[in-house]
Amino acid sequence: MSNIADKFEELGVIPVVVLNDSKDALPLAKALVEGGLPCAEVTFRTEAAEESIRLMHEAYPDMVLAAGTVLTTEQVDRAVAAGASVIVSPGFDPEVVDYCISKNIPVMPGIVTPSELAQAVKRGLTRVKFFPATAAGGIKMIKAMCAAYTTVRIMPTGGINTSNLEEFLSCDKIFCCGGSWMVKGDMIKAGEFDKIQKMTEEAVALVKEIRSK
Ligand SMILES: O=C[C@H](O)COP(=O)(O)O
Ligand SMILES: CC(=O)C(=O)O
Repeated sequence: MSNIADKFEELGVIPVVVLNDSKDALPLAKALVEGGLPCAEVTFRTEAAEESIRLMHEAYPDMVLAAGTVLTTEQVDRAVAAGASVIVSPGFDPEVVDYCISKNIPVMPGIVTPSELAQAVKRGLTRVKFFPATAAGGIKMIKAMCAAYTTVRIMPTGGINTSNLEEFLSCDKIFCCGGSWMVKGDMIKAGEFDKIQKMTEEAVALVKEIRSK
């Protein structure tokens, strides 16, 4: 897990993707890799997720691929077989988390309350997602919760974009942020992969600027 968490921290931003058609997987991966973010959270919100992860992993084996919106243990198995190296979920499902732990599969479950965070800490997890980040209290909530749970670091996701990235990334409790602003569905649908690459480059530059302060 620490390799993946370190890589996510180095990159700062993890694009959260919904792919409706696996034909978009390779142009998307190319745009992300060439834009400077060799990573993605491909959400199991669509049937295309598994095949998309497989195609991306085969073409770009160094890309760090998370499977997102993983809601069942069966999806865990499919995601890992396709090439995902970490399992992410919007909420804390003990069955999915315990399954991943029992199989030594890195997992970053979503939490939003101290009670859920306590469940993660009890299982020895040191990295969790905070979702939906801005709707659930944003940076104030993260700081307040992490004051009590000092062993975990957070990947906020939901409502993050270029206008509020700095307030999240400036907090040392946060190791990276998830966001979809550079991989929006309308751009993917329109085949605007140049635009995606440009927005990815801008995200990378913004992370660098924030971290240089
Ligand atoms: O459900 C949404 C994804 O987790 C990412 O959130 P976002 O579109 O607000 O960046
Ligand atoms: C939002 C999120 O974390 C997920 O769908 O996995």
